[in-house]
Amino acid sequence: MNDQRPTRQTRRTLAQRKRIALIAHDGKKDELLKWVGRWRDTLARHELIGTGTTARRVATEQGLDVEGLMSGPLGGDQQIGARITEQRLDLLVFFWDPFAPMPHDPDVKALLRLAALWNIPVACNAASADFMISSPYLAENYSVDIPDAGDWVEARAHA
Ligand SMILES: O=C(CO)COP(=O)(O)O
Repeated sequence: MNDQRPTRQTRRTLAQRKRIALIAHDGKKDELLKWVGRWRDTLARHELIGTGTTARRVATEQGLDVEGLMSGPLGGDQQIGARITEQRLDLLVFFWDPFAPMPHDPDVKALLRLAALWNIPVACNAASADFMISSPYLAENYSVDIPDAGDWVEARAHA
């Protein structure tokens, strides 16, 4: 097993206005829409993005501004993952469906891996999303530890 992992951490700050991704699989979309409806006013104070279909439904059914990326099965999960890697995303609300295997399961797994790696708060269901969105940290600057990418490359370049 390759046990190589980042040895040095650095910090980044999640600003007061958070960039929040909203994603739901088809079997969980109604649940997410209901959750968004309950937190509509709070969510409106932040920057929202989502995978194509989810973003469209949140925008039309809840009247919120949401940047829509590609639909999940067409690469949207990977786009969200790229935002995380580029430190352009702060929170992930992803109601993935525990009952439905997806053709793009590898993309889903990749997205969750990057969220874990880059220390992004993730909510996978309504209860965890309630806790996350009602946290006092939501409206504050909040610092997180992240891997030191410069150190990682430096160490590997000289290995
Ligand atoms: O498949 C998804 C996440 O894996 C979500 O994609 P849509 O929002 O386009 O349905």
